[in-house]
Amino acid sequence: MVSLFPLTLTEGLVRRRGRVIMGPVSLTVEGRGLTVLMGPNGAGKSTLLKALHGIERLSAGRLGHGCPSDQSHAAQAFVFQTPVVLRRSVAANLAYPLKLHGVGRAERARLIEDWSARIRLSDRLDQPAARLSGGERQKLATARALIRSPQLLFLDEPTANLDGRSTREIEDLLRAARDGGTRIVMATHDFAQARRLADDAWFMMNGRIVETGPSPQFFDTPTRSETRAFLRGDILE
Ligand SMILES: Nc1ncnc2c1ncn2[C@@H]1O[C@H](COP(=O)(O)OP(=O)(O)OP(=O)(O)O)[C@@H](O)[C@H]1O
Repeated sequence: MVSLFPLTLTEGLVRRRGRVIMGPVSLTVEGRGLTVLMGPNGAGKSTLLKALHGIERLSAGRLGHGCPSDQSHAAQAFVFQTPVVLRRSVAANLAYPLKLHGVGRAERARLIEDWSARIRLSDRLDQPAARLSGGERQKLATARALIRSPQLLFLDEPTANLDGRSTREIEDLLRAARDGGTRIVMATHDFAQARRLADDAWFMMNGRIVETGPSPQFFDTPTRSETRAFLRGDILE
């Protein structure tokens, strides 16, 4: 499969209702690793993730990939903060992206067995996904996004409101995916999680990227006063 990297956002800007809610932002995503996107509420993190994924209309600027856009779309996935589960069984949820991309029946069955075991839902495959708990749904949504081994995965607050065990399970899935070669960009408000997972971090405020850096330097010795204040827990106006 061709590579969708580098993914480049050039002077990307999103304006809604006459207000700039993101940008201008220019950045390049390539290679491997897990990037954590941090910043106060309303900073524009979700908007940036969606812009990078190509589902947020840019008011100005340009999004580019290393391959044609139909292929770049098929090579990436997005897990929303409130996971979307289909009103079907757990198995059908896992099968959905595989069917969509023409994966054959035998391979589908193998992948569903493997991934349902990894998220500890093997014995619930025939149950309606809508009946799962919040943590189980989030795990299902994450597995459904990863089941095709995407080149790039975006996640928006993947463990908000989950308990310690579910959080750990999702973090394990993400680490394994990252180690397997999936490039990950995720927004989180959880500082401890950011430190546990990040290879590098981006800090965003008022729609702009203020600082980027590798972990752990980003967390231990950020260069910008706004980043330091945010990581200290100060309220940023
Ligand atoms: N469709 C829209 N129309 C108008 N304003 C919008 C729209 N979508 C988002 N916004 C505003 O843009 C700003 C950035 O929103 P966004 O959801 O990207 O921030 P965020 O950093 O992800 O926030 P949070 O941490 O609270 O999830 C917010 O002030 C939000 O109210």
